[in-house]
Amino acid sequence: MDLCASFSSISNKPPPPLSLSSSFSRHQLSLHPNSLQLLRSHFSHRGHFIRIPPPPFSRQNNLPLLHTRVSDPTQIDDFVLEDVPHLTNFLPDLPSYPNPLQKRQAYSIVKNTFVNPEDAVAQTIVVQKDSPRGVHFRRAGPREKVYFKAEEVRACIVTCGGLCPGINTVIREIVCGLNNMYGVQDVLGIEFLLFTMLLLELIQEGYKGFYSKNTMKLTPKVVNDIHKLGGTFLRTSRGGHDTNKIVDNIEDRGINQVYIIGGDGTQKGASLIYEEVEKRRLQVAVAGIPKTIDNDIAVIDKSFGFDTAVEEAQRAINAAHVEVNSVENGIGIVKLMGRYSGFIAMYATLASRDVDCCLIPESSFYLEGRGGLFEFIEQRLKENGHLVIVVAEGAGQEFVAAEVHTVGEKDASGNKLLRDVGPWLSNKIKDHFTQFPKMAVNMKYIDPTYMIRAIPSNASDNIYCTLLAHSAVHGAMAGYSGFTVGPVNSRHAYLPIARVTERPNTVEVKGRMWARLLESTNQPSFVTPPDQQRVDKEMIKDTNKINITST
Ligand SMILES: Nc1ncnc2c1ncn2[C@@H]1O[C@H](COP(=O)(O)OP(=O)(O)O)[C@@H](O)[C@H]1O
Ligand SMILES: O=P(O)(O)OC[C@H]1O[C@](O)(COP(=O)(O)O)[C@@H](O)[C@@H]1O
Ligand SMILES: [Mg+2]
Repeated sequence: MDLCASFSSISNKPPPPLSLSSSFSRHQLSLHPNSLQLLRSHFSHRGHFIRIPPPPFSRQNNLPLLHTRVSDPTQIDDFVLEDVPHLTNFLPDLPSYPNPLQKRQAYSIVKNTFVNPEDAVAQTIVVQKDSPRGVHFRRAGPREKVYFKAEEVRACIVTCGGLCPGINTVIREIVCGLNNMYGVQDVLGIEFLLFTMLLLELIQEGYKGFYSKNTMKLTPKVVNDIHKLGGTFLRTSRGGHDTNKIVDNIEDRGINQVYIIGGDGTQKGASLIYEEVEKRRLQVAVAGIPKTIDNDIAVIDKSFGFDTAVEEAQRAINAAHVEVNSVENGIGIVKLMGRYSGFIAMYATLASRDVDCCLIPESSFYLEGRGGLFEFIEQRLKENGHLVIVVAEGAGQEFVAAEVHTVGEKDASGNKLLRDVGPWLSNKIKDHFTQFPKMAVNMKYIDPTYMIRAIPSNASDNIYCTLLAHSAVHGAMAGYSGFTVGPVNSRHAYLPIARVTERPNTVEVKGRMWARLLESTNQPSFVTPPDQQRVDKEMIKDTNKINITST
């Protein structure tokens, strides 16, 4: 029985709201003893799952509904399901229908066509015998009941933020997934139905596209080949999010499923759209598909396009290595994307084995003095005659900012604009080694960042994008809304949007992966000795006066 359906099966309605003098933390459910008593008497005869009906999605903290499981009705144990909202939370009389998927020939051979509604995905899978069961998320996948009739669906897809390999695959698979799994079975019928009943509208250019009159019909035929292309077929933009205007537009156009592909900023916007949809009590499923090349989205295993980016970064690193290996005292610098998270740089370095030093935003470094970068470069040149440095775009920003006099510039979405660390670092190294005539260096600087971002996704990302898109489609058809999708410990789940936006995913510099990298490059740890710290601060003060020009 579904966690939510466990109530509807008894009363055909969601349970009446309970007034609880309880306080919720996100991971733990702590209840006032009176409330606990009330809960027990209210639910103990209704099965194993307890659904606490607080405001469905608290406005202050955007926290999801909490469910907890009682193994013994007199004791609430520590199983916590951080659930996503369902349209019946605010539209209790919404009719449901049998999922048409079970009639699909392809799925008829599947042992379990539908996800067991009690399936939950554990966030923590490494546990000890007595450790708490912890936080879980609702498993993604098709449900027995859907809350939309195919002929009543009007879906739209929007892509926002920076590019990333695989966006087109997600678009394609939303269109084809909706169509193939929940739409029509006959090819001609599919075209007929698409134009007359199942309307898939395209909103152009990010959130701003909602305000334009331009829409494009998307059919499986139209999107058939787009996964072979980089970029986004729908175009994208930053800035311009106006929740009320967007929801007005959703209403005006009769859209009832909104698929939003984008990064942390986009998902925050999606959460606001869902809140407004709920306030207006609209039957609109809002589904987020997390996108970012930086892999900086929390909770999910990794973001789509990341694998492709790491693979493509190898080509740049390889080129740098070939170049510097062919000259005397060759120094190759490869800049990779990663605004606040150095995942691409870290994984590309680990995969390549040609990299001597990797610099990321999460781990500060310094140039001069004992244990500094210059000393390391000198050593490696003496040992090997060349070296390759990978630098993530967000690394060393404190130094570049101190020298390049631009204040607090932001992009249209409010993201801080970074200073270009690549040319800055190249110049610094070149300048330093001019002091050693016997060590004239041969600098090769490669910036493949936008080239990497613009390529189509590789095979594994293509499959991953397909699963994300299908999860989103199943979730929306099943009546979930205000959710985002993604794999947690390899199992796809529906995640409360706030969970993926509350903090970025960053490289754990005290973690084993970074230790592996340090071991493989044998680069300095940049743990600054106290006397050196003083020198560094003075250096920054001095370099404030220097005007750096980029190569
Ligand atoms: N806090 C926010 N609330 C609402 N909308 C936001 C927020 N942050 C960003 N957005 C919107 O999301 C879109 C994409 O955001 P951006 O930060 O550029 O990219 P990404 O989603 O890839 O992080 C933009 O249209 C922007 O206006
Ligand atoms: O395309 P722009 O505006 O130059 O943005 C570049 C930024 O976009 C990214 O590629 C991805 O950022 P988002 O995930 O926020 O879209 C960053 O790595 C980079 O700093
Ligand atoms: Mg972002």
